[in-house]
Amino acid sequence: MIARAAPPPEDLAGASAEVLDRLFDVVTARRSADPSISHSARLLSRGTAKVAQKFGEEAVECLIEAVAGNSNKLVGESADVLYHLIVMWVDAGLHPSEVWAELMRREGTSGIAEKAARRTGA
Ligand SMILES: N=c1c2ncn([C@@H]3O[C@H](COP(=O)(O)OP(=O)(O)OP(=O)(O)O)[C@@H](O)[C@H]3O)c2ncn1[C@@H]1O[C@H](COP(=O)(O)O)[C@@H](O)[C@H]1O
Repeated sequence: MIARAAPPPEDLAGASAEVLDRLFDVVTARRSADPSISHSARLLSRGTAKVAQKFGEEAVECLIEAVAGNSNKLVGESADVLYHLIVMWVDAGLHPSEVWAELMRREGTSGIAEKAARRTGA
């Protein structure tokens, strides 16, 4: 298990979805930007397979830091994963609110109970 590097500052409480929503809006706007000045525009111009590949690479870098127990590096790698996930959502035409709604739908349902219900078809 990785020990937390530091507790979140209190003034950031509740800011998590907002920062992701803002990042989504910026990346969406970058679809029409010049790929020579915007990394998002460059990545999106390279197509779905490249966008997905980059997300996969960042996810692997993230899990390497998790397994190594490098909690400070895990912070940066996690931010890379979230940025590249958002680029993948923009490429797929998916809006973050769809994901927030799915997470809210799952709130309060244990993964153990959900899996058991799938097995029995309940
Ligand atoms: N959060 C990020 C962010 N995280 C990571 N990265 C970039 O992602 C890139 C990953 O580097 P890699 O070498 O792995 O990727 P690559 O250059 O595509 O390499 P290849 O696989 O093609 O060889 C780096 O250039 C990082 O700077 C990001 N680029 C942008 N953002 C956000 O997106 C906003 C818009 O950025 P632009 O689209 O660049 O204007 C920024 O204001 C930020 O808020």
